Amino acid sequence: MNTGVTEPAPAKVNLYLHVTGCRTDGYHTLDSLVVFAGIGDTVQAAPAGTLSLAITGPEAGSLAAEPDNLVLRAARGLAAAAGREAAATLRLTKRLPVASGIGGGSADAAAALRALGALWGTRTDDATALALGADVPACLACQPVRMSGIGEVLGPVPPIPKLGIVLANPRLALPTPAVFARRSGPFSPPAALAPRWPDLASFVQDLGALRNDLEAPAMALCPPIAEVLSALRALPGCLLARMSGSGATCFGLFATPAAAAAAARLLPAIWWHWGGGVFDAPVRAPQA
Ligand SMILES: C[C@@](CO)(OP(=O)(O)O)[C@H](O)COP(=O)(O)OP(=O)(O)OC[C@H]1O[C@@H](n2ccc(N)nc2=O)[C@H](O)[C@@H]1O
Ligand SMILES: Nc1ncnc2c1ncn2[C@@H]1O[C@H](COP(=O)(O)OP(=O)(O)O)[C@@H](O)[C@H]1O
Repeated sequence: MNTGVTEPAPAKVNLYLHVTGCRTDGYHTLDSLVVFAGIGDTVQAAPAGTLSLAITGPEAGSLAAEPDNLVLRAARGLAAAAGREAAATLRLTKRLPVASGIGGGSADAAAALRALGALWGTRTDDATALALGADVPACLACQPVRMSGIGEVLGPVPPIPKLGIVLANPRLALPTPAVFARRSGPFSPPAALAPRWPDLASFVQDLGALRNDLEAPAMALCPPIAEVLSALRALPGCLLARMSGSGATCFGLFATPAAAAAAARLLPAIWWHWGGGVFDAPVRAPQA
């Protein structure tokens, strides 16, 4: 019996995010260093005669298995590109808060593309991935990347020193379009990154000179982000704290995954939070 294919959908973290311009279609060009955390959703795909989606997990209540769920959109997009029927039983285990700047929906879509690619023997082309969201190409790669364009240009990054990450969200959903719409002022140049980081201190120093250009507009829409950042900065061993993506999730960097896990336990229980290491498990190639 074919029990299907399971793929991880780890949280995306934008360690810095510069908004470098705006295209005529309203999409913004970005420069961002993206890594993935050791926490995420899971997508499972099994053979079936029709397309269906069931959602479970601690954050399942924030999402309905509606036709516009990114997992179903990914299945339909991949099937259309391959000229085949979109038929599979999909299961999504939702652990990441929805609309929170850590790309949960994009990671789910990417995991569905990888899982269904393996199940159906089809290949995800770049246009199919990007049509699902600007973050989907990076989530499909699922490894540290430097993101530019609107998210579709992925470049290599030097090895990232071992570190720990804490993620914290005040449990307030923040829609990405509203944050971009609120942004104003001059655009930023792309970051000048070191060709390599000999240790975590030099990495953190480089990041410290950069920023997330969406932090101010996000904070204007969601003032508790300032509280989350202060709480992260006050945690023992926190080396740097910043917002990820369009928020409201913020991250703190720590010397080790164990230090991050211990620090996360000190955050208010009413916030969604997690501490650990970067995602380092293998994922399937998006090509079957
Ligand atoms: C900001 C980022 C940074 O990684 O992350 P999140 O906050 O979503 O996690 C991403 O660029 C988000 O990617 P994603 O969430 O896939 O965005 P999309 O669905 O394609 O776009 C949602 C809306 O955000 C705005 N948008 C998005 C991406 C981009 N490069 N420029 C934009 O202006 C547009 O208004 C667009 O209509
Ligand atoms: N599987 C999914 N997981 C999360 N959000 C989804 C999913 N499918 C559709 N969405 C919708 O996509 C939007 C963005 O969600 P998400 O990717 O979690 O945001 P962000 O990229 O800011 O973390 C939300 O409004 C949500 O309703």
